[in-house]
Amino acid sequence: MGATVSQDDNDSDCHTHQSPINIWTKMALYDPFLKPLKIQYDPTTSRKIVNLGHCFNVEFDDTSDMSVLSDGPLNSRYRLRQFHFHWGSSDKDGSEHVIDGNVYPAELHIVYWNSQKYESFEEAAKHPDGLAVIGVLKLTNRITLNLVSLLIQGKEHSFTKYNLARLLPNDLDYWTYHGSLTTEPYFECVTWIVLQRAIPISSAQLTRFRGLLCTSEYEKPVPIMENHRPVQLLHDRVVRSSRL
Ligand SMILES: NS(=O)(=O)c1cccc(F)c1
Ligand SMILES: [Zn+2]
Repeated sequence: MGATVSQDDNDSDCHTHQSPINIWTKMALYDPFLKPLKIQYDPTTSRKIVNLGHCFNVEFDDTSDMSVLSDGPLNSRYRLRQFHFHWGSSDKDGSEHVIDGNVYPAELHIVYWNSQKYESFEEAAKHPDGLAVIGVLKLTNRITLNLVSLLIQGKEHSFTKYNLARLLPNDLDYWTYHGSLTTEPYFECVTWIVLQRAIPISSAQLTRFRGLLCTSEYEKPVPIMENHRPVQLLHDRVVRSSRL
C-alpha cells in the first residue's frame, strides 16, 4: 500500500530554507540589534586558486583562526575557507541573489565556517549555524589575470598574499537570512550576508570567467558558461537589514 502524500507532507517539506532568493528590499526588516560585520583578515592565509570544473576557488589555510568573520548577525567566530564566483552566459545574468528583481552579472561568495562550535568545515556544513557566506558583486584584475593558468578542470595555481579587502566595498551594510549552499548538496547550513553595495564588474573580466574550461586537457574543450542557481522560494523566512 503506497503512502498517500498529503498537503501536510508538503508543508513538512524539509527543504524550505534554500538559496539563493530574490531580496525584496522594501520587505526586509530593519533590525537595530544587528551589529556591523567584523572582518579580520591575514593575507598570509591565501594558498591557491583552483579550477573545480564548475567554478574556481581561491582557497585559504583554515587550520587556525587567522582570517575570521564575527559580529554582524553571527553569534560565533567563523573562519575563512575559500571564495569563489558565480557568473552567467551573458552579462545579463550571472548573480545568484536577485535584488528587487534585478540580476547582476556575477556574484562573489566568501565562505566561512563556525570554528568556535565545530571541528571542521565538513562538520560545520551539517549544522544550521555551520557556515556564513558573504555575497558581493566585485572583481579585481589580479584574479582574472590568474585565470589563464587555470584553463582546464583540476588545474591549480599558487595564489599567496592576496588581500581580501580588495574584494569588499567600504560600505558593509547587509541583508541577512538563513539559507543553503547554492550547489550540491544544498545543505541548509548558511547564514547568508548579502552586501547592499553592488560593485561594478567589467565585461572583460566576465569574458575571462567564461573562458575557463570544465573539461580536462584530453577532452573537447567545454567552457564554464554559467554556474548560477535560480532563485528559491522564501517560505516562512524574513530577510533582515542592517540599515534602515
Ligand atoms: N555557492 S555557496 O553556497 O557559497 C557554496 C556551495 C558549496 C560549498 C560552499 F562552501 C559554498
Ligand atoms: Zn557560491
